[in-house]
Amino acid sequence: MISVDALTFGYGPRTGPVLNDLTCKFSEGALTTITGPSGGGKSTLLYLLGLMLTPTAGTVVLDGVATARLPDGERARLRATQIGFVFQDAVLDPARTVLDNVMEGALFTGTSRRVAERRARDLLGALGVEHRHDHRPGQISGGQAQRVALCRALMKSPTIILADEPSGNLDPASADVVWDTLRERAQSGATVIVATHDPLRAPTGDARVQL
Ligand SMILES: Nc1ncnc2c1ncn2[C@@H]1O[C@H](COP(=O)(O)OP(=O)(O)OP(=O)(O)O)[C@@H](O)[C@H]1O
Repeated sequence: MISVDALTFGYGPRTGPVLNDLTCKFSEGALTTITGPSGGGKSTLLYLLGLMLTPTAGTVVLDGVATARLPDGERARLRATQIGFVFQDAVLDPARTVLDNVMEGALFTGTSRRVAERRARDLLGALGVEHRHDHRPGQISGGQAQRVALCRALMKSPTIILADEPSGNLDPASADVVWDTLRERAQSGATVIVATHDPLRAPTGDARVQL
């Protein structure tokens, strides 16, 4: 469970707060969408939930732990072990192949190459991009890069999945695969939070936070 209590955040003194006194909850085993206008703070809220930003006021509470006062090292540990983040523009390492991009985190934390590669190929296959495994990010489409970024985030079986417009560049069939994958993770117990503009995706009975 993640809860947000009286959360306020601004990027600096010259601009007003992007989020102002926001209180909401994100349940385990559920997919919650964050909707709202462009510039309304959806990505900013995901960065706060992902412990990449610190609130100006209020708190993000992860499983009962108020995160703002945790030491940086502990916040980094939580990010590395529990949180899978899918950025809006994928953010893949341009020098590495698709397969290496997906495997990198697992290798870094000591998983054997054989195990990491099998898992990465399974994920790439499930998301329909396995045939691009030996290409560099510059050689694949934006929609393929989004799916590779989702595979990378899912490699560590995170308990919290934060996805920023994960189907923004995708055709309807590929978007369905991405949303089905995220829903399956929620059904398996993860806390899945997705920022989306897509009105067809948001009102499906999922929990929803409207900014
Ligand atoms: N690094 C930054 N420095 C200053 N202002 C920023 C920064 N990042 C975002 N903003 C501003 O914060 C506000 C919220 O941006 P954010 O990206 O969170 O909105 P969003 O709802 O995700 O938008 P979109 O739907 O267009 O992706 C916007 O006004 C944006 O210009």
